[in-house]
Amino acid sequence: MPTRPTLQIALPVPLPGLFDYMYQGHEPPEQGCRVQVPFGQRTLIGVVHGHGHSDYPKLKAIKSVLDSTPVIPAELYALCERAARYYHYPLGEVLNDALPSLLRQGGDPQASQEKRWKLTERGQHVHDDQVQRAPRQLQALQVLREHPKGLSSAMLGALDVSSQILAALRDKGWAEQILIDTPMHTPKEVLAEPPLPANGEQRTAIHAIQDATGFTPFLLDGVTGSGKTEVYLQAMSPVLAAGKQVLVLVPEIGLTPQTVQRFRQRFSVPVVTLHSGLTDRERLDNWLAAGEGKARIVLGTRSAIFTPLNNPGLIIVDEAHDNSLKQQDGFRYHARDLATWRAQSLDIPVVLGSATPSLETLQLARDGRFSWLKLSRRATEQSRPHIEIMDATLAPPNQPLLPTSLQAIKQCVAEGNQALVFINRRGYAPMILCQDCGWQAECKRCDSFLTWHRSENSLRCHHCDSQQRVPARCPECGSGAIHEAGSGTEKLTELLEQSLPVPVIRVDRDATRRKGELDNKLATIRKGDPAVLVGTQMLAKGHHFPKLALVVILDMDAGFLSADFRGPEQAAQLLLQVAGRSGREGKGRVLLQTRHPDHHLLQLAASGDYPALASALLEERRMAALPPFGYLALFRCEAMTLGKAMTFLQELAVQPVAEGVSVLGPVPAPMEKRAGRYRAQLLLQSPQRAPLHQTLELLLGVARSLPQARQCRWHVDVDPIDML
Ligand SMILES: Nc1ncnc2c1ncn2[C@@H]1O[C@H](COP(=O)(O)OP(=O)(O)OP(=O)(O)O)[C@@H](O)[C@H]1O
Ligand SMILES: [Zn+2]
Repeated sequence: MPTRPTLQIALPVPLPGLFDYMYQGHEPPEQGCRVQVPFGQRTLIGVVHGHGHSDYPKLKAIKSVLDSTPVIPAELYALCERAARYYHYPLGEVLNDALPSLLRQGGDPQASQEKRWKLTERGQHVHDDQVQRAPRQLQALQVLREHPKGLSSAMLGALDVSSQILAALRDKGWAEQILIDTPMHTPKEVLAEPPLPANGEQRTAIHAIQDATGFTPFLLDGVTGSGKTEVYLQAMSPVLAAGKQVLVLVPEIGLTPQTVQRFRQRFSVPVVTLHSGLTDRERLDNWLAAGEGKARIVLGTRSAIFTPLNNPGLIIVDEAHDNSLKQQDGFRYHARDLATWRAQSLDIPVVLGSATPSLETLQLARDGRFSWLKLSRRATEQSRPHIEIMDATLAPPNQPLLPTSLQAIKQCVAEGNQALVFINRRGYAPMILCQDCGWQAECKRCDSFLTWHRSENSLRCHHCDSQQRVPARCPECGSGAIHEAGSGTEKLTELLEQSLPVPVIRVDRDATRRKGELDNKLATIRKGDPAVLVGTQMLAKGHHFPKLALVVILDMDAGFLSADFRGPEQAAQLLLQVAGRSGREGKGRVLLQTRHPDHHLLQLAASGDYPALASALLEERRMAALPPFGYLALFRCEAMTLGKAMTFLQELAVQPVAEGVSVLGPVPAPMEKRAGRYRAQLLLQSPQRAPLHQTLELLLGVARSLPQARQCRWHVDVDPIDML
């Protein structure tokens, strides 16, 4: 059998490895080009990985080649390969995730072009008296004459020129539609407004970043309100002036119009955004603009790390501690880590900015592997308000707010300011129970209680989204004495509306579901009229509300007491982020209501001394060989019975492992049942990365071949950030 030329294709299927197909054309397509191939009964779109030869007689042939040049350029391809290896996820799926969905579906890598109406050569010579009897055509001709470069249908519509009239002009050969390349020119002067005069610490940070050559990772460790954004902006300036691009990653909630505005306002270069709110078409256009180098600032959430860049000069990750940078399903990558890898292979600087850096990043800075830039003071005149601890056990029964808190809110708004009440729980009340028999409304599909959403008159599970009606009587004993316990954003809003003369603005997922609703609310808040804001963590991060003078924080205890080793770190980060909203342009206060006022870590966090808290937590992590002093990977498995999930993981737990790797479990997951399935997990822990990854490779091979695998869903999470 003679050997024939083949292509190795990475396909979006949950199987490791590449797939060989026959290829008979002249020039084989390059790595990173898309092809269509038969796969079982289906036709799939895959990405070319490489070329080869095979004498295997049954190879199928490539159906078609979709690209003449790679849609995934070499540098981005290498990033995907590294990520696939590290996260033990199929390369074909990683590449598929990296592509905008229109390209995944086989669309052309062509930016959309604007269509404009214009007069033809003939149309330019038409005299008004030729159309005397058609006044609407005359008017259209006049409008088009005034705009020799052409007008879009939308603009013509606004000028009262209908599409029928335009069609009539076209039929006479007087007007035509032409395609225009979306203009994205690079101006000579990149600055559109002067920078703020930087303070000493800012200047040091800006110069350090500007002076860096080659791969240099920075931690920009700056307290809330210290002007990190100003540092990014000024550090970007020379990069843009040198004709290069800057990639900026922000958490989902950080990508508000104001953030985008700050970048657009400062620079005159084209800025594009990449996030889930875009249409597929917009996403593709922006992706392509970045790849062609037309877009000079690319501002996006997590997945924007997979944007092709033509001439990158700097990568910035804002709020780098934020959990939304880690994808929590499918391909579970951490965009912060990928940003560092990418900067390394591009040999450019990368800046991770945070007021509360993750312990992983902090340790890299302590070890000198990241340059540590510190901003210790607020950029405005104000000092950070300190956090006053209040004993919540003193609250009257069924009252979420202490009388002193309510008093402080009243005083705050009476002085013409705004107050924020932070509670990380949406809905009216987190529990419904029978006072006679103690029955509680639980989700039938999850190990969790149902939250009462009073505005919708329903009980909802926040884990599986299932809904039930509120029962009039206790389903157990028939008693009518059904009451709620605890409070959520809805109840607090109602309570505050009853006791205050100013508007109460609720910001949570439910109250901002409609498009534009969040932006509207944020705009209202920024206007600064006296108001009380009630919000979840949607209000905690990044926002700059000039008139916010008081923050009251309810119910942060769970995080500090959590059994998850990341619990206290995450609780402290959230606490300091929320507290950081207060008093940004005037005097500010922060009240923390807690049922554990003596808790050591909580006190440390409240003192505002994040470095001290981090040191304490890092010491605990070191003792337990937990990240950053050890590495973790978690196998999660879910099945129709707990037994099946446990058996599957048990098969893995008995396999031989590389030296130094400990296998813990399997154990039922902290939330054992979720959405009707039972869940178990197996933890691998190792002081070194290499043996952990060797072991993972081996266990994955075993897992894929186990017959039990068909009865469960399982995956591996490398560097998991939550243990639920
Ligand atoms: N050098 C400066 N002089 C005057 N004002 C400044 C300066 N730098 C920043 N500011 C202002 O300080 C405020 C806070 O800055 P910024 O939002 O960048 O802080 P941040 O560190 O990103 O805060 P957070 O971590 O809370 O998001 C902004 O209104 C900004 O315009
Ligand atoms: Zn549920």
